Amino acid sequence: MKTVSLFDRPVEIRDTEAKGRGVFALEPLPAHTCIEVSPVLLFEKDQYANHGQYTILNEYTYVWSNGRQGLALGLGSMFNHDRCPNVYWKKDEPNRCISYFTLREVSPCEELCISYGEHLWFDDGSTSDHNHHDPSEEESSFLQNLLL
Ligand SMILES: C[S@@+](CC[C@H](N)C(=O)[O-])C[C@H]1O[C@@H](n2cnc3c(N)ncnc32)[C@H](O)[C@@H]1O
Repeated sequence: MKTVSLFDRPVEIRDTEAKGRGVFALEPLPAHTCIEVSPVLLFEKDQYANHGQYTILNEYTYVWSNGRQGLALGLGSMFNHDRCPNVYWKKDEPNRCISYFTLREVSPCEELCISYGEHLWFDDGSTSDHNHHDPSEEESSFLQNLLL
């Protein structure tokens, strides 16, 4: 009988030089491929304010509703930041999960990165990466529609 690993997917986690671990493509991924659906562990507002924010969790959590913070389990916490991301994410609050999709076609060995936004708490080590590019018109309009 064939067994299918939970991690049997076209990406893997690798160490990087400047950013710790990251997620890398193992094969070409077309635009808008769903790479991951991460279940989210929620921290209540007070719990996070009193404890979580003073721990390593503060480098990993996503803002959730009602002042809560969510930790993406699985691959979701392994995506590094890039100012020109090739991955976008969508929260599904009712189902307590976050889905991650490629923004454009991704080549094998390319690192899969999301954007953490403007306010970074680390020196951005992504500037020398090869996957920097200006977003195409298609990517820009796709992102624009997501934000509407
Ligand atoms: C959500 S974690 C990403 C996974 C992390 N690299 C690991 O090994 O656990 C966020 C942390 O990764 C590192 N990181 C992410 N993007 C980076 C970047 N562009 N430059 C440098 N460090 C980065 C920072 O230490 C940040 O606090």
